[in-house]
Formats: sequence, C-alpha cells, structure tokens
Amino acid sequence: MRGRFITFEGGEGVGKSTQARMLAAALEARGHRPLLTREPGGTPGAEAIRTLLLDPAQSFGPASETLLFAAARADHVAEAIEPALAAGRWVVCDRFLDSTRAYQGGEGGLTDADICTLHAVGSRGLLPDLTLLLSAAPEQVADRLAARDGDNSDRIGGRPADYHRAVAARFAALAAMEPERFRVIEATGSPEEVHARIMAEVEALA
Ligand SMILES: Nc1ncnc2c1ncn2[C@@H]1O[C@H](COP(=O)(O)OP(=O)(O)O)[C@@H](O)[C@H]1O
Ligand SMILES: Cc1cn([C@H]2C[C@H](O)[C@@H](COP(=O)(O)OP(=O)(O)O)O2)c(=O)[nH]c1=O
Repeated sequence: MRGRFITFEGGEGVGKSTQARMLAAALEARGHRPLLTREPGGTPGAEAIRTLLLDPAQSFGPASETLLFAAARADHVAEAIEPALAAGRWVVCDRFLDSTRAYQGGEGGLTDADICTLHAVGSRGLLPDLTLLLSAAPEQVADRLAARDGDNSDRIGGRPADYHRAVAARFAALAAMEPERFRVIEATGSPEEVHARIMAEVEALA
C-alpha cells in the first residue's frame, strides 16, 4: 500500500521542525519507517539549491526565486518523496508546495495558478494527504526565534514583519480554500501539547 504524505506548514519559528521530528518518532514507535525530510532541500541537488536560495549574499527576482523553489521540489519529489511513498513509507515533510504559494505567491512574481502549473509540470502535481498548518501570533513566537536565530536570519526569514504578516494571511486563506487537506493547529503551549493536537489529526488519517 502506498504510504501517507504529511506536510508541516506555517511561519518561521512556530515549531514545524520540532513537531515534524516528534511525529516521525511517534510513527516509528508504531512500527512505521517514516521518511523525515524538509524543503527547500531533502536531496543533494535540492540542498544545493537551498544554500543558494537562503544565502543573504544572493539576490533573485520574484520569478527566479519561485522557479528555484519549484526546481528544488521537483528533484525532492522525484528522488526522495515519490520512491518512499511507492515503497509504502510515510513521508513527513517540513514545508512543501504551500510554502511557495504563501511566500512567493502574491509578491509580484508568479500567481498562485502559475505556481500550481509549475508544480504540475515539475512534481506531477503531488499533493499531501494531510497538511498541518501551525498557527501562532508572531509575538507568541518572537522569543523562540530570537533564541534560535539571534541576528542570523536567512535571506527570506530576515524580510520585514509586513511580509511575514502577508505570508500568514496567505497560509490562512489556503487552509480555508482546502479544508479537507489542511488542519490548522494551535502552535502555542509546550511541544508535547502541540504534538497531542497533531496526533489527534493523524489518527483520523490512519
Ligand atoms: N511549543 C514550543 N514551545 C517553546 N519553544 C518551542 C516550541 N516548539 C519549538 N520550540 C523552539 O522554538 C524554536 C523554533 O522551533 P522550530 O521547530 O525550529 O520552528 P520552525 O521549524 O517552525 O521554524 C526552536 O528553538 C525550538 O526548540
Ligand atoms: C519551502 C519554501 C521555503 N521558503 C522559505 C521559508 C523560510 O524563510 C526559508 C527556509 O525554510 P525553513 O528552514 O523551514 O525556515 P524556518 O525553520 O525558519 O521556518 O525558506 C519559501 O520562501 N518558499 C518555499 O517554497
């Protein structure tokens, strides 16, 4: 049987990586052999593109930035995600297509329809079975981000607060448009509390 594909989405520092690791560990404890992966990245080629994309010394226009995310994803899907799903493994991915729709869509580059077309061409339109959108007000995660990154945010994370507010609004709009695929998870409280909310949604999937 084909594996399940679960993605984590949301703004910077809401706890996606922490929760992706906790979910993968919980699946392992149940006898699964999940693939835990991330975007941009997840394969050698896509990790090389990630280095370019996040390097503050680089500068890309909105269209080239979007195309690079799509190129990294195409390699990740073909070389890592699809083979794992076909082998019956569950895949837990820290960010995916919806990050491109939220971060690059609406920023004067490509439209949401363009981004979905690129995804259809590059990644055969692969969509997650479940997308967990971690949601918290920026003030609620500011301390977490400061403790993790200090002054070292990357080329995209370091953009102004208005940009990140627009990203959060686009994520919320995507979740409202596709309620069957998305679950909005309150990301405040301890990591264990957030994990319990996530497991309730994953149980429903299994
Ligand atoms: N529920 C939580 N409460 C407090 N701190 C958290 C929580 N979840 C994660 N953190 C911490 O906040 C920082 C950002 O979490 P991380 O999982 O890296 O977020 P993201 O992947 O969404 O950017 C990390 O230092 C992490 O240890
Ligand atoms: C996958 C993806 C990430 N990004 C951005 C979001 C982040 O600022 C950055 C790197 O992602 P990530 O390492 O997940 O950052 P964080 O842990 O802070 O959430 O890349 C996009 O702009 N578009 C995309 O399609």
